[in-house]
Amino acid sequence: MPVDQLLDEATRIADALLDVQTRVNAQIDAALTDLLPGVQQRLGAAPSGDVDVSDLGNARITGLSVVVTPAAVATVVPLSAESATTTRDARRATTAIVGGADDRLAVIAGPCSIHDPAAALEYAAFLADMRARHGADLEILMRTYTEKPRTEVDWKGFAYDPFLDGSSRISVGLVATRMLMGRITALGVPVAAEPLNALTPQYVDGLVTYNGVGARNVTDQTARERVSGFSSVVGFKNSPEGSVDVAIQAVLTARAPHEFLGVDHHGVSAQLSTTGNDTGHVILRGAKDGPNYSAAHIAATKRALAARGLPEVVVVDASHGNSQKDHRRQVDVVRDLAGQVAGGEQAIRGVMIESNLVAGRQDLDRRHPERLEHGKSVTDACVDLGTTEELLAELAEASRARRAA
Ligand SMILES: O=C[C@H](O)[C@H](O)COP(=O)(O)O
Ligand SMILES: C=C(OP(=O)(O)O)C(=O)O
Repeated sequence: MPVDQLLDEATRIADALLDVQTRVNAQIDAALTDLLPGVQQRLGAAPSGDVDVSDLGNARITGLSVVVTPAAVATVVPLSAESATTTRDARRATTAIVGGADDRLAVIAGPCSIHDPAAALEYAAFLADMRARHGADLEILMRTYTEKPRTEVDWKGFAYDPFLDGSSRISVGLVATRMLMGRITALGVPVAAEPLNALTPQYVDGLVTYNGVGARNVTDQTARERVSGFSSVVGFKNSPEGSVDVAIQAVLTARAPHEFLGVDHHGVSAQLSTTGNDTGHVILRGAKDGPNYSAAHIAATKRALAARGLPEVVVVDASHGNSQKDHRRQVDVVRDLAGQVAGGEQAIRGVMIESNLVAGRQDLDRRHPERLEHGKSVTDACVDLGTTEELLAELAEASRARRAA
């Protein structure tokens, strides 16, 4: 596989920024070496270095290397006017859909994971057409997931291992992710992502319209705190075991303001203070033991939300537990949801579909990433473009029917 042009450019940018950051870090070290002994003396603290503690720290760390900072990446890969307009408009529209002021349906469609920028851009061009066709009824966003939460040890996504070969050039992955999201939004297609790591969201500032906190992270206090300050719309999946309660608890937690520890855009430790995010809602993704998209499940979720004083709003993921990871079953799920929407169900505000250029999935052999089939998922199986086109048409029709009713 020839190295993708975008990855080539991302590598050049990352290398140049790493050089700058190495020099900045040396200056910080020098300043601290200069200033701290005086402080130590004033405070009467024992001089460091007297006791050998080298065996007590970093016992299992085999590498600690500099990475590019969000501020540096944003300077070299700035947001274009087109991208800013796409994100601004789509955040406004998706917020209005979740809040009930816009009667269209949000659809978050796209690959389970991004692994090939060229294929991702091909997919984005398809969605740009679909947005033009269905704009009156649907607000379509592209799943641009570059971080993957894994059940066990596996490839963790494009942001962490962009060359798919275990070289794990995280700085390149972060730059490439920002460049890719920039190109997708420049086509007029808004981006949806999963904010898996505490630091990654800052690298894509201004580019993400919708963040879905995944099933494996929904109980994580630090994830809930972070999204309480996100500028994007945020959803929380039910747990892999099927608990919707933990997603409701996450919505309540993220709606509140928080004080917590994070980093600023230079990567320096900072205390963050947030307003709380009132776009928070539950995403029903089914469970290992079965789906939770039926009318009965939606009704139960509405009751549970109302009992906690929350608006009756859900997004439904047609994949994962709801399809039992069989991509063909996404068709049945979407058809059922379209029926519920057409029948007047107001709580369903969005649908998530895992879709790619080619149907199904393939295993990634990191010794031979060049053997991958173009446009086919390397994580969960996806439906293809033709099926996606049909499903979007059915959802658009359902959205029209609900409006007419
Ligand atoms: O969405 C993708 C997967 O379901 C999720 O990342 C878990 O993947 P795994 O069980 O294949 O590790
Ligand atoms: C990992 C995902 O889903 P879930 O958290 O529902 O397993 C996903 O949507 O990519």
